[in-house]
Amino acid sequence: APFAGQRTVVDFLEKRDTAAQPEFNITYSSPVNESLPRTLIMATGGTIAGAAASATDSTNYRAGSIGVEALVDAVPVLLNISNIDGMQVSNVGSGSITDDIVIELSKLTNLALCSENAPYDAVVITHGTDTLEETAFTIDATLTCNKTAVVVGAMRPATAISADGPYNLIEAVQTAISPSSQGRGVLITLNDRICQAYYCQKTHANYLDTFKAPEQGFVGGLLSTAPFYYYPPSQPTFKRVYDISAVTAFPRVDILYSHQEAVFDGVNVSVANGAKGFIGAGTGAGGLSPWSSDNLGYLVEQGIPIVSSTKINNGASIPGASGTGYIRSALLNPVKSRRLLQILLALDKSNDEIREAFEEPMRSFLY
Ligand SMILES: NC(=O)C[C@H](N)C(=O)O
Repeated sequence: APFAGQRTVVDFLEKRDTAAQPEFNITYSSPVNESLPRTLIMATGGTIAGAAASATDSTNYRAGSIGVEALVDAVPVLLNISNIDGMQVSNVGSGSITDDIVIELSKLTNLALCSENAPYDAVVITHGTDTLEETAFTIDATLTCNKTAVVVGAMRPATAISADGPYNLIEAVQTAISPSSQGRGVLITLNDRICQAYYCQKTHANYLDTFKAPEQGFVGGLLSTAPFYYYPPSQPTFKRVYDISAVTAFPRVDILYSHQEAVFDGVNVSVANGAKGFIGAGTGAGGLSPWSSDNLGYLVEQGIPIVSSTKINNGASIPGASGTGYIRSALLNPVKSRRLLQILLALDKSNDEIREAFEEPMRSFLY
């Protein structure tokens, strides 16, 4: 039964045979307990692995200071609920997460969960919160089976009084291994709430209750670390899944933040430096300023896809509403639109296919 006593740190030293899984660079392995599920924790850094000089400091700290072993060591009770393998994929603040890291996380998650003889039942990724929704969205859009990956972070560094990381980590593992989580896509758990990666976003720069899907809501919650769901499993209506197992890099896509008199002549530098598409963080329902059309119109004519989303981060840039040639993002906010456009470009989709991928799921409801 969960929490029926804790193993000691000495147990941690008894390593599992990981030679059978060369793709996974496991640096931490709990003793094998055949009766428990197998969870792979991939640590990338962030505040959950952050350290400050003082126990009350939650603003001035170094993200990505402690390793995956220390993260698990902080919650030895984890070993009562799952076998745990730990892998350090990176140890950085999430503003420094690269396309390469995200692609690696997607591939490893698929290998861990969806391959033949998949070695794991569940995946948990620890991540800085600032760009967590970008990584979670990308894995959600590329995970090819129904098993569960959870992305988790923290708002207080590991050194803080009432650090939220250890509790968030138990809740993430509990959520990832729960059969009731399957078939819901990639999940984000923080602060006792469960949210689907497709809709979930960071909504506050500082406070603990930051991850929300303000319009679509939470799909579940956690009580005493046990996950429960409000509804049976379902997937976001507009979500599609892409196989990126053959993709080795994402093309550059930049985001343009619109406002009064926004001109965007910097796009020329972006294109010269290799940008293959743009996302508009538009005003309201996806509007890009009229002053922008000189600079963006000719890019559209050259076949460079421009997807208009909304800087409001909620609501739709509505398919079919545009006479400008811009593709509409439907419900995807700018950073998620950026990841989807990168995936589609990496898969060599045509502009018609890109428009269809963004617009058609919602258009089919509207017209
Ligand atoms: N709460 C956090 O994790 C914020 C941190 N700056 C990061 O994203 O890495």
